[in-house]
Amino acid sequence: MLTVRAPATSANLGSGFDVFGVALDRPADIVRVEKAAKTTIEVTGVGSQYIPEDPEKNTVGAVAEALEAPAHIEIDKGVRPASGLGSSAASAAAAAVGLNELYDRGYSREELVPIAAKGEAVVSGDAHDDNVAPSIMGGFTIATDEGVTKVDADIPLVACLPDIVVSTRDARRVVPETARVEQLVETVGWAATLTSGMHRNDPELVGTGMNDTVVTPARADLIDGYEQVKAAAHAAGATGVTISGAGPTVIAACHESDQRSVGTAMMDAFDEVGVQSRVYQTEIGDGATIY
Ligand SMILES: Nc1ncnc2c1ncn2[C@@H]1O[C@H](COP(=O)(O)OP(=O)(O)O)[C@@H](O)[C@H]1O
Ligand SMILES: N[C@@H](CCOP(=O)(O)O)C(=O)O
Repeated sequence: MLTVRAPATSANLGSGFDVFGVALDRPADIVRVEKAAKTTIEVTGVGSQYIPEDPEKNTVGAVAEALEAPAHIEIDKGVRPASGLGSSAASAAAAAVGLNELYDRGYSREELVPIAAKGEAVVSGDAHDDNVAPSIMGGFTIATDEGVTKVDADIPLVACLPDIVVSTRDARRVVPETARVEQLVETVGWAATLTSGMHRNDPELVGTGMNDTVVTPARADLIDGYEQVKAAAHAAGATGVTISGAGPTVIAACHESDQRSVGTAMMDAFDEVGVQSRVYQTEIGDGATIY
């Protein structure tokens, strides 16, 4: 039996819809894999009652099939499903890394990204790579059809997870089909600023780049209190605030000295609109680790 820890991730970061992602230092899924004649799945941990154990419906089942690596797979969920923290991706990433090792398939971490993304297609309808890439490779990742570019960045982050469920599949339905050319121009500017900030470990530049006028405004209505939480985080010192992945988690970048006050402000703002939440004071972390 082999054990893998794969971290939660925050995708998009505003300007990088379906492209940017970061591995978070915490929370994480722990996945154990053991060779078997056919794939079976057992799920425990946070939100496990909402996660199917049928290999056709669980992200790890699609990964086992793609790697032709049948196994008994035990998933201990640390990342709540439908959180915007790459919950389905964390399990898929762990399974891809674990089964590749168990069956000695010889794929590189980068080659495992599209394989793990097959799991994402099962739950959200699209094989988007932006969560599985950082969960497998760590750091800040830029995932495109040409492959994955990784930057080992060090930026303090605060992720505030409200007690609301937003499924990625539903949140993808509200994404506008078109954007104006001015929006394209501003998005390129913000994405370039954010990438530059990651290279320089600069929370101000990263925060400035966490901006978007296309996808995020269309999704904000799915999160009660989003605008209030964003304003409160900025007032407490956040350098940038946006929806994490498809939501409902709201993610903020900040200086380390402001992490605690930003977290408290976000939780209080959710509380004021009657929504309970929890805060992860975290940072950009490593990718999946085999024990
Ligand atoms: N291994 C898994 N871990 C988490 N969710 C899973 C898994 N396999 C299937 N799912 C399903 O995926 C959905 C959650 O995925 P998604 O909406 O993308 O949330 P998140 O934003 O947290 O990744 C739920 O319907 C859940 O039942
Ligand atoms: N780019 C995707 C990311 C979904 O992330 P998740 O953590 O909510 O699964 C999207 O925005 O739809």
